[in-house]
Amino acid sequence: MADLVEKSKKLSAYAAVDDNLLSSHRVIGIGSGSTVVYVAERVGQASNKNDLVCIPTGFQSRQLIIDNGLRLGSTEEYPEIDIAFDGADEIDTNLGLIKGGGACLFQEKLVAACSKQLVVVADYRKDTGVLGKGWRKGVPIEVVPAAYTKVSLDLAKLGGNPVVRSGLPAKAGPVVTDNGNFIIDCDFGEIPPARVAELNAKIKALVGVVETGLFVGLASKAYIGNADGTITKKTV
Ligand SMILES: O=C[C@H](O)[C@H](O)[C@H](O)COP(=O)(O)O
Repeated sequence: MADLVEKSKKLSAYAAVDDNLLSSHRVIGIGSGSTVVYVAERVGQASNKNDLVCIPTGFQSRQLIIDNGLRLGSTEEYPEIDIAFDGADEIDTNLGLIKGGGACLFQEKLVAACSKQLVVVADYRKDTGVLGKGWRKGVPIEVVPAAYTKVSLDLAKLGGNPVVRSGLPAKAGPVVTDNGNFIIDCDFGEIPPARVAELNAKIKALVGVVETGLFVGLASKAYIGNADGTITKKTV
């Protein structure tokens, strides 16, 4: 099972890069997570790798770029990105996403918002069609530390079940993001694809919320690696 999942991650990542990385591209967003490891590996094998500048979505992503011999850039220097590749925790029928399982959602959304296109890479477990169906840990929400109690109360009023993400066993106390903030995982049950934008807007409007792990209208394509070795390609 673990081997099948790993193979499908690599399959999706390699296919996404092979199909979408063009010789005209110069600025590439490299996302976070275990699937994107294979994206960075494949971009590092590209014949035009020395022409590329890669923009990371966090500390892990930055290391992937360096380890694969790619040139590192930032959104401050390159606010216009040709294409970004990133993973997802769950994907719905509109290519709405839950992201942030690894606490990297803010910089991921920043890079996605700077990019002309966002290509999602994922194994078959993520493609459930409805957010909150397979990913039962809740929607990751990055909050300013001083506001976590207030935002938790607000989220409960919105019908969610908020839990501040613990750093245990590696760290006593909450997880601290690459931006020095906390993560609240908030379970809203299944979120119908047509309701994702509305819920995202309500969470985003709460004072103390930096960003949500609901990605709406950002992904243009998804590459799903299947257990049988095939790839499902989705577009909106
Ligand atoms: O914060 C983490 C990111 O949103 C990841 O892209 C997401 O959790 C998917 O990661 P993986 O490819 O390891 O399932």
